[in-house]
Amino acid sequence: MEQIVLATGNKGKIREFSEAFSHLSIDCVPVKEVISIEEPEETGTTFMENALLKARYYAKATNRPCLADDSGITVDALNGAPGVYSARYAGHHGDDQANNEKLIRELQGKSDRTGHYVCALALVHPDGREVTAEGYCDGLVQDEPKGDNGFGYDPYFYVPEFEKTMAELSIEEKETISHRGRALRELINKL
Ligand SMILES: O=P(O)(O)OP(=O)(O)OP(=O)(O)OC[C@H]1O[C@@H](n2cnc3c(O)ncnc32)[C@H](O)[C@@H]1O
Ligand SMILES: [Mg+2]
Repeated sequence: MEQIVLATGNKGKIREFSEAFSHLSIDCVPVKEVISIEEPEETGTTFMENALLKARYYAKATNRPCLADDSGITVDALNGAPGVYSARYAGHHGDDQANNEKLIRELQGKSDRTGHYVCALALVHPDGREVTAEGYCDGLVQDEPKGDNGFGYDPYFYVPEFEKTMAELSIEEKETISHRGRALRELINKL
């Protein structure tokens, strides 16, 4: 396949996709290096709706195959929140620190810390072909942050399998078990 455009403005996602694609010898480029346009509004009510909406928007604008990722964390004790609102949970889009503070605040006094990372991927070609995949990763939301790797909710997301937070894992380790790594492997299998 020709080059894939990474239809995301999130630096953490770009890092992870670039790393994963480099091992697969697939050439990718962040959309901001291809075209300068406004980000689309994420009006979907599911991760997949938003992933498709972003990929279609950028595929139309660039006329190239675009891969979009809509992801977030759903927490059982919060009835699935923050869910599709993960990026703007505390009100201001992309403020990781405020989002994490709100999450910990909402979980105060709750014993069930089960959370799930979700990643919906949509690869949309300019001719209209669409390939989608989803991946999940289960963990526990802990009160104290640990680790400097990853991004977003990672310092608070404890992965029992590794007995570490997601932010304590290397980018390669994270890819083996993360929602994004799993979704990406499923997507590649479908190509
Ligand atoms: O829409 P794009 O441009 O891709 O970038 P975004 O940052 O707005 O991305 P989303 O709309 O998909 O929102 C994802 C939110 O979920 C969080 N998130 C997603 N994947 C994550 C991961 O692997 N580790 C930690 N947090 C993650 C992330 O920090 C955001 O707050
Ligand atoms: Mg977004």
